[in-house]
Amino acid sequence: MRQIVLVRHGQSEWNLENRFTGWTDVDLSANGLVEARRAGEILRDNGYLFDVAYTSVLKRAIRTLWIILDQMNLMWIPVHKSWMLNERHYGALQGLNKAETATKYGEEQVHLWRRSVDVRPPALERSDTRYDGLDPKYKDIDGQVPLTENLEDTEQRVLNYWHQVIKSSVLSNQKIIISAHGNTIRGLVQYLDNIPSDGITDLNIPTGIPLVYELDDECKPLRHYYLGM
Ligand SMILES: O=C(O)[C@@H](CO)OP(=O)(O)O
Repeated sequence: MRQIVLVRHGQSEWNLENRFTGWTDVDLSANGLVEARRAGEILRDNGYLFDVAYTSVLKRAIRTLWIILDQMNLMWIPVHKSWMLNERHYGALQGLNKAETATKYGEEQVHLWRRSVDVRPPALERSDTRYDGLDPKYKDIDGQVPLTENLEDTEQRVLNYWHQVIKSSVLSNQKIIISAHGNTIRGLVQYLDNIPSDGITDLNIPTGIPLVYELDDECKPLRHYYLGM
């Protein structure tokens, strides 16, 4: 049986402040640090081991992974970081408070921006100080730095990374942990579980709780469960 563990990063400073985050590189909150440590302890105490780790280039996911691997005494394993596992890009909403945005534009519009599959938030201008194109993290993907994304866009790049990189590790029987983000994990879960678009709207991934997928020889899920929920 093949197995992968998905973890959404621990609570971030902007989760705590209820702000649209996307590609903004905020760190974990004090509570997020505790959540990450607890995730590592649960994995360690349940006898999990990993051969390789995958994460985004955003520090909330990277730090969560570091803390988990530290708890498990696995800091030595290879860690691959890719922008393709970054959170969904929230365009011009990044940095805004979610409740204030709902007061301004209405609950329904904000729900569409947050949870619909195909609606993109207003795009960032390239001249905006929040534009990521000049960040050295993204120097190799110049033309692909998004200005906004819907869930489908996010899912597309996550699945490209899954098919190009992660799947071959799964098929070679490596034990894998992926430390990522709410919407990238939603996209991967939608694909793995073959969930229709209208079924993904209400799926929320909790912070810092390991989600285990057991897969068959074709990487189709046999079952999944949270650890320590
Ligand atoms: O702000 C974000 O980047 C994400 C995750 O925190 O929020 P949401 O749950 O609204 O997609």
